[in-house]
Amino acid sequence: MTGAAHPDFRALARIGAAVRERLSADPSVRRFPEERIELYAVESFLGADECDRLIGMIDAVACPSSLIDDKDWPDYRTSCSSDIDVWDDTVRGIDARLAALTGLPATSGESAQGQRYQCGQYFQEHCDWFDTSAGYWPREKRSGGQRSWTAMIYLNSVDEGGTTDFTRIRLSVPPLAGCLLLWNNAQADGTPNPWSMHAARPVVRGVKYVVTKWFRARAWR
Ligand SMILES: O=C(O)CCC(=O)C(=O)O
Ligand SMILES: [Fe+2]
Repeated sequence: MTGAAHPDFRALARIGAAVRERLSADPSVRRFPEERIELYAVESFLGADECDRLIGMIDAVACPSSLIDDKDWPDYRTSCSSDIDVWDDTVRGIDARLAALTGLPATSGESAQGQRYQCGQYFQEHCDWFDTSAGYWPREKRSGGQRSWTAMIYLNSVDEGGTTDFTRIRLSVPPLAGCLLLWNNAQADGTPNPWSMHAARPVVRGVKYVVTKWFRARAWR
């Protein structure tokens, strides 16, 4: 294995080990019983007031989601998304709590992104790590490199549909208000984890709101 094939793999292996150790010592964190991906949940990570506030912020700024490569995939992600105000007190509080929970430096986190899925909206199967052979990679390489962990918080519970499905391991997670999902996009050796493939299934009844934050191997800028 070479660094050229898997940029940032040494850093990602180191980050993975540090976060794993920290999460395994934290009684508020539950690991899903699955060897192929490190996937964790923290219930009640956000309180109802914080969720309501974030939902209001997303409604105020939501616009159709962009994909990094959206020209070729017009129907890949039909939700509405937005970078939410990074200076907002609630958002800063979440950033600080995520850093304290995971030990990941706040500087490695991309700006939190809010997403709203209305009835019928979805995000098809994908992995959050970057394809380092894609045209966008040189830009992402400069701006913090490969993604390490994903933190995603459900802001509401959905009447029907809207599950986050890890398709290759056949694990389906229903939205639960205030619950944080955390997963490592890399394997223990720091290479991308193909088992991290996931999709947001269509909302059947209700509306779904989430906040997602992706962390990088290096400082994000
Ligand atoms: O909304 C979800 O359940 C998944 C969202 C997601 O995969 C992403 O934003 O990368
Ligand atoms: Fe994703």
